[in-house]
Amino acid sequence: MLVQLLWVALLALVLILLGTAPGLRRTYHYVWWCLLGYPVTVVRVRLTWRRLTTNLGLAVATRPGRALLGDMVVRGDPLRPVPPRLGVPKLRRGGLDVAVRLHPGQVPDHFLSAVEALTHAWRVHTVRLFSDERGFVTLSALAWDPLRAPVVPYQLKRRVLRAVVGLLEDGRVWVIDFRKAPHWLIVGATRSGKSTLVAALVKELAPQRVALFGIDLKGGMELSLFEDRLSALASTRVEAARLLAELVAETEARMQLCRSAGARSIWDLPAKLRKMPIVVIVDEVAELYLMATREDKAEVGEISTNLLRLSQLGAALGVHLLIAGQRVGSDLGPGVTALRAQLAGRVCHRVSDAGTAEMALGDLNKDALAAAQRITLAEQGVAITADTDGQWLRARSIHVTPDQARRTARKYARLAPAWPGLHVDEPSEGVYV
Ligand SMILES: Nc1ncnc2c1ncn2[C@@H]1O[C@H](COP(=O)(O)OP(=O)(O)OP(=O)(O)O)[C@@H](O)[C@H]1O
Repeated sequence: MLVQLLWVALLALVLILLGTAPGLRRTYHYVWWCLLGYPVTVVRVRLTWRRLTTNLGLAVATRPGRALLGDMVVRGDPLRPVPPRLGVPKLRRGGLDVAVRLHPGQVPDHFLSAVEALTHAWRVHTVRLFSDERGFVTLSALAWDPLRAPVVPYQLKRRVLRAVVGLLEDGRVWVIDFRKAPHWLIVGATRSGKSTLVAALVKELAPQRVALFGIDLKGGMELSLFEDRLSALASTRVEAARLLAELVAETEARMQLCRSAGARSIWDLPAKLRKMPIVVIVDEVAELYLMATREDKAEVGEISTNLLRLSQLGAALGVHLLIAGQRVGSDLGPGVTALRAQLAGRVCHRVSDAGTAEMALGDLNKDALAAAQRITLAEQGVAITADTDGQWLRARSIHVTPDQARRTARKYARLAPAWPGLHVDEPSEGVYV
């Protein structure tokens, strides 16, 4: 009787799951994946493995292709080739990872051409191949496109100057980490998603013990949203020139301090001398380089030199640049090209001119450049992100509305240090690690 009841309960559970599956999949896709998608895909992976690997030529015969029949040598294909050994598929956020042991003579490249077939057979969005251990490959499947509507998992551990701004196409979080790449270039045509990305970044940096500065020559229209959290906002070229000169002076003072304390960076300074990291956000950088009159030329020259100095000296001294623009071509002058070389982190949204994409990615990776040029009008917020180690990926920022950004900036306004004088005593609140 008890066994029958258990069977009925199990059947009811399965029916409920199947009944609610379409709704779950639409609204709570991570829950759907854990409860239904993952187990069903595991069964599919197991059931199709032998046939797939045989059809794709990845299963190999353990018996020789020749045998002796009486006094004759007979050649042929052995009947049951052995598929490469499949490990236990491990659940991951929105996908699964499974390790495969290679047969002797096989290399990861043999599996590369099979990835497309695996994607179809397992009915997943993508399958990627990694090989971290000799003799093994890992097949990593993603159930759906993580860039469709990025939801960033809750982060327990936060680090200063590190901002989770979206998701990467392989399902990992997209991090803009100024400690890893000290300066960033973000380009994109109008309505491509630049401001949304900057808003996502400021939302993450706002609770941290970081001084934020803004330079926005479009009358401060974009960055004034975060004005409560900014230590200073320059909205004209004269203000920008003054602010940059002051920041260069601050950087030089830090350099002096590090030298006298025998430290190689502000992070090596003793806590009582520690200086607060600075992030300078420049929106629409082309405006800084435009020249109409002779006087402009001197001002542009000074701005260009100071930006370059900050980019060259700032990394170890906790002064970081985030340069954003619609059009950032070499036609803006040699200062821009020299500055670009110092901006290790790159983000390229959809762009309307080839020169800007070339400026953002051309010197890093030609495939990344081609991928950026394929981003369509409908893919707002999608970008190619790359750094100088040549790695690049498609990514999409979290959709942070101007209102959300304004509210966050207001909430953490008390963390905006007065300028000048960014010395930090003991941090009392905010992330400062
Ligand atoms: N990550 C995203 N997810 C969903 N929608 C997005 C995303 N990023 C941007 N969008 C949409 O695209 C619109 C334009 O984005 P945004 O204002 O960031 O573009 P922009 O490149 O800064 O444009 P402009 O240079 O004209 O200011 C936003 O209003 C939003 O609706």
